[in-house]
This record gives sequence, C-alpha cells and structure tokens, in this order.
Amino acid sequence: MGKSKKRKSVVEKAVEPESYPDNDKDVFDSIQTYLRRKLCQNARTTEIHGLEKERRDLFELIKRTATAGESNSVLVLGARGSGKSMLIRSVLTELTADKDIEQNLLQVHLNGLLQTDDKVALREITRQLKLENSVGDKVFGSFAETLQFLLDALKSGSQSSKPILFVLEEFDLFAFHRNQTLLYNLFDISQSAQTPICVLGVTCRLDVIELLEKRVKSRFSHRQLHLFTSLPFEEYQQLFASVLSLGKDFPVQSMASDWNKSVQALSKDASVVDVLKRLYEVTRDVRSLQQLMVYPVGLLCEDHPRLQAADFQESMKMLSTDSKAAMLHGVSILELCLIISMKHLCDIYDGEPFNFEMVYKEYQKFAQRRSSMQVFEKPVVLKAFEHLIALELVRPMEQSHGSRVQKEYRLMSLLIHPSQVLTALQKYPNCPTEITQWASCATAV
Ligand SMILES: Nc1ncnc2c1ncn2[C@@H]1O[C@H](COP(=O)(O)OP(=O)(O)OP(=O)(O)O)[C@@H](O)[C@H]1O
Repeated sequence: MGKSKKRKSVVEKAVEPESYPDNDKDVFDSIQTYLRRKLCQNARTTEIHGLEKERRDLFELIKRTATAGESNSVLVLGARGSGKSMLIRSVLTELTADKDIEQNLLQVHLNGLLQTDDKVALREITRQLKLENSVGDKVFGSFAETLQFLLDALKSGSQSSKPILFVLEEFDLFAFHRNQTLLYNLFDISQSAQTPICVLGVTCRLDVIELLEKRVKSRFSHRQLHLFTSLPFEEYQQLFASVLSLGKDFPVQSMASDWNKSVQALSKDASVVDVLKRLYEVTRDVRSLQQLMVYPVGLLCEDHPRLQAADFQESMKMLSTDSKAAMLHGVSILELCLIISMKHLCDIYDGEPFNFEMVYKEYQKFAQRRSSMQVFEKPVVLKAFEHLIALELVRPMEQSHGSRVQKEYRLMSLLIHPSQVLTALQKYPNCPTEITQWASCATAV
C-alpha cells in the first residue's frame, strides 16, 4: 500500500470510533492525529477551564432569544486567546443539541476581517440566511430598507419571526465602517420589538464602546462579558494534562487509560513543571500553551512512543528564541563590525540616533588599529550598511520619501539591544577574538 494511502486510512481510523488500528505504528499515528486535531482545530471536545459564570450568563442570554423571542445585545471582551470564540462555540453546541432550538434559531456569523464594509456584510447576511432568491434583482433605497426586507422575508405566514443570532467577530472593525450603518441598524432592531435578534459582539479591544457613535451607543444594551485568563498555576498544569489526554472519543480506549496516566505523570515531572512555570510567567493564555505542545506531539512515532520532558524543554527553547539575535548569526564579519560600531555609538550617545558617517568612522578606528583586519572601502561598507537596513536590524528615523538628506547622513536607530549583540556574538561561528573583545569593552576603541 502506498504511504499516502496508508496515512489516509489511519486518519479515517482515528475519526471513526468503530475501527481499531491494528499495529503499534497505527496506534501512535492515531494518537498523534487525535492530539493534532485537539491542538490545531479547536476541537469541540476541548474541556473549558474556568469561565463557568460567563458561560452560564451567555447561555441564558442566547436561550432567552431562542425560546422567549427576547432581543438582546452583548459584547464579549477579552485578550487574544482568552477563549472568546471557544466559549461561544461551546454555548451554541449545547443550545443546538436541543432540537427545537436548533430548528428555531437562525445564526449569522460575521467577521470584521472578512466583511470589510457594510455592503459585503449585507451580502453575507443574505447568503447565510439563504435569502438570495427572495432578494433577486430588487433595488433598495437604503441599508435599513434592505435589512428590514431580509428580516420580513424570514417571517412565516403567521407573521411570527424566527429569532436570529448575529455573532460579530472582531467587532471593533465594524465600528470603522462608514456611518456604522450595520451596527446602528442591528442595535436599533434589537431595541425595537420587530424581530427577536441577539447581537453578540466579540472583540479584544476593551475600549470598543468609545469607538461607537453616540446614536449607536445609545441603542446598545451595555451588557458586557469580560473574560480574564486568571487560571491559577495548578489549574494551568491540569489544563496541560487535559489537552494532551485522550478523550472518550479516541478509538483505542484500552490504550487511552495507559496514555493518560503517562501524561498525568509527565505534568508533574520537575523539568516539565519548570517549563510550564516559565511560560506561565510570560503569558497565561492557552494558545501559547498549545503552541508549546505542537513540537512534542509532532515527534510522536513508533521510535518515540511517549511524550518526554526533554521535548518540552526543546520546544520552550524554540518558542523563546530571540529571532533578531538568531539573524545576527547569518551576517558577514563586516556587517557584524558595523553592528558593534552602532552598539558603541548607542552607549556613547545614550541611545541617540546616528548616521552612516559616524558608524563608518567608528569602524575605521577599530579596523585600522588591528593589523590583521581587512579594511574595506567606504562604498563596500555602505553596501553592507544598506543590507542591515534591509534586514531591519537598523531603521531610518524618518521615511526617505521626500527627504533630501544624503543617505550617508540620514539619522538611523539600532533595532537590537546591546545585550542581544553580546549574546549573539557568543554563538557566532568562528568569530575573531578581537571582535568579541571589541564588542564587550565598555566604550569604543
Ligand atoms: N479557559 C480555557 N479552557 C480551555 N481551553 C481554552 C481556554 N481559553 C482558551 N482556550 C483554548 O485556547 C485557544 C484559543 O481560544 P479562542 O480561539 O477561543 O480565543 P479568542 O479569545 O477567540 O482569540 P482571538 O481574540 O484571537 O479570536 C482555543 O484552542 C481554546 O480551546
């Protein structure tokens, strides 16, 4: 059997609970596929940690719209990766498990990154409500008229209208649409008794209310749900274990309990706890925790059947790599000398901007004192300097468009910290000792 064919069958096995992988390799493949789905596809089975109150409030609010025809508007606010979309997905999954609600509640999902103006948004609303045929070639006078037509078209013969849930992801971006027409109309409808709608805005901008025009703000209910990621470390540790555990939907349950025990033990391993603590101190968001797990999960195979503490240490090292310092490993010796010259200029002038002439002078002073160093001509040095600008290690203080200053005299600033230069030098392959010494001396030569 071809490799791709075999992999396909493994993926299918992981999804279908009835089929069982028949050898060790297949089992590890299906564990890996299962965990990857959990990490990368926001699987619906992910257990929610914390946020019980917020979940209950949101559940009740949408349920009231779905069952009692009550109109509502609410904003869900929280930092990136704090679980806003997950919370809404989980509430909707639970609500739509009820057949009556599933048939009664219509859903429209918009995203500020996709629907960049109100016309596009209206077209998307029409598509999601499956009303393209009703609209046909009709021409409407205003946005409000079109929206009203859409809502009326949903009314059944008895004139009772189905409740509609509008989820507006990246809500703040809708506030930049011309006249905030979509927001105005949605909030206006949610205030009047025409059609039961629930407007759910999702955003990470805490100041979003300030972006709303007065007439829009006055129509909004001012209900807000704030999601703060304040998991205590013990819960964070449990979350780590629960994400890596195999759930009840994993096909080889006999394997699952054994695997889950090993994951529990791993989550208490001293070096894993150390990695988790380091990450927890930097950020508590779950998305970063999931990123930490991607590399170890990717390593799983027949020869590497279990997750190991060293994999997580390696993954942490990769996540915390200083990309600017790493970039310095690839520059030439001349470019490195220029970076060191700039570091000295920053030290001498207390971080003030400099120009190419100053850097060149500093470089010359050093190169001429060292007989072993090759001294390059000014045009060559200028070329190297321009390469550093292209790598974004150095940045002009102002844009060159319209600036009449000669390029040798343009003011520049160094985009890496002196300490990053020193760290990068330690790892630079075959770096001449005199350059290392020059970099670490307190002032320029
Ligand atoms: N409290 C939590 N418990 C379990 N998983 C969580 C929790 N919070 C976040 N996650 C996980 O973190 C990931 C990111 O969550 P989600 O996409 O919902 O964040 P978001 O707030 O919508 O982010 P963004 O603002 O970027 O859209 C998801 O995989 C989710 O399962």
